[in-house]
Amino acid sequence: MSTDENSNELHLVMFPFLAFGHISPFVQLSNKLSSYSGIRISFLAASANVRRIETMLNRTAATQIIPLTLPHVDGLPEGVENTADTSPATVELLKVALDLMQPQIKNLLTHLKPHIVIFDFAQSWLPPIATELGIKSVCFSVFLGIAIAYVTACIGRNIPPTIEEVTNPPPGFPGTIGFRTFEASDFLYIFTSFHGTPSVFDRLMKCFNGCDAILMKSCTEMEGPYLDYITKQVNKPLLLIGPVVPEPYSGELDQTWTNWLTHFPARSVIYCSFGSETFLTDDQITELALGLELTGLPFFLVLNFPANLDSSVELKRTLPRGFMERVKGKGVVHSGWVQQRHILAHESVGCYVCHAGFSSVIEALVNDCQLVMLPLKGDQFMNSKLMAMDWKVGVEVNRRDEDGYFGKEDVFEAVKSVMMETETEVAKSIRENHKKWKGFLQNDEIQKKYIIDLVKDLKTL
Ligand SMILES: O=c1ccn([C@@H]2O[C@H](COP(=O)(O)OP(=O)(O)O[C@H]3O[C@H](CO)[C@@H](O)[C@H](O)[C@H]3O)[C@@H](O)[C@H]2O)c(=O)[nH]1
Repeated sequence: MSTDENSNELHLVMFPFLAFGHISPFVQLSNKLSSYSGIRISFLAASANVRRIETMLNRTAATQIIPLTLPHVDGLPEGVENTADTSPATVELLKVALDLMQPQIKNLLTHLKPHIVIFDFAQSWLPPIATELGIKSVCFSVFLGIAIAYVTACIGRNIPPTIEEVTNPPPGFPGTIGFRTFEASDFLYIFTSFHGTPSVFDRLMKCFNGCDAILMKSCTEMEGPYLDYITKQVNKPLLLIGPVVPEPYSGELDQTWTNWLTHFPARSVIYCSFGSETFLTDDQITELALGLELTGLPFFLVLNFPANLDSSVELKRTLPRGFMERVKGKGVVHSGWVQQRHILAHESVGCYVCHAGFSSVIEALVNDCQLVMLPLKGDQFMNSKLMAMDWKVGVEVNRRDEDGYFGKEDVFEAVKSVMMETETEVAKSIRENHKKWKGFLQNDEIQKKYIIDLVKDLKTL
């Protein structure tokens, strides 16, 4: 591909799926790329998501957000345009709406005439449109390579794997990481079709087959063997952005939380949260809350609920009886958005109990808090394995194989192993490994080199 002869400018269209867990990495990618001169970014966003994206995207003269109109779909409430605003009953309808956007996107691309469109897993219909218009297409994975590697291990199958097949690592898969029964049954979601639309697996395969290159938010240092495995499975160039670390939030942590956290000694508070779109069951909330109480440590627990539920009612309903009175002065429970990066950076915070969302684990590693993982769905299981078993930078809460049940003691034991038994060999090596990865993730030179190479790769696609 050649860029404009006169300007030598590279015009990229960004087109993420309708979820902030996807939009955020696309914004990070845009911000990294737009810091280089000669890159023009047109960021496509459903109208309802534009305002929030405006607060995240670095605006330059060469960056624009283009609002999209989400087509009407029966059952999907007006104005609901991302997964966080849907309910579990309607979330899959977003893919129906997305599929109906094909004429709108074709029209836009025809007018924008970008060199490359960088798109997400759900838009499997995009590569043929791009090819027809003479535009290159790059499928960007917001997931770690280890998670994509496990998906590509299913290439060539005519029927979905059984739970037994998923629990054993496929032949040639790096390491010995396999799924437990409850994780395998969650993994089978990717083979399920909803409302007659293609499954996640079918979409991803079409994206990979049709695109000109696959772009991973990863690098060889982080997970070389898994990236090599993907390259063997899919016959496409694999581009890498390197270790993308979310930029620090601007501004200060809200005074209420600063005042509360400052009450406690350095590195003593457990911050516990599950990202933007992961919800716990009633039993999980009970055991988690009791487990945190059992540690005796101060804690800041964030619990969110699907958008169709009233969170204050849900908190009252799900927290154990008498819990808030017992933990008064030592524990807080909050529902809603918090300034996570500020909280993780606060000196009183010593432990992060989380769902192992990709950005969240990276944010934990660039700070000094210990990582305790309680993955609940999708790629979180693989992220957690990479952190606990490959990088050995944290621990996972022990679970029952068949259904993933964990009790309060399991939460307590996991926290104890990194927060109280700090002199064991395991705890010491976790701290050492954490330090090593923190250094790597904060190394600007490595990051810059990956971005420079990526720009070169995009220009020669
Ligand atoms: O109250 C909150 C909640 C989240 N965040 C930020 O939002 C991002 C969350 O990212 P991540 O941890 O990756 O979680 P989710 O958005 O919850 O994750 C979805 O998307 C990820 C890929 O991007 C996947 O790894 C997860 O499985 C999937 O649930 C992070 O930057 C957080 O700092 C906040 O600042 N405040």
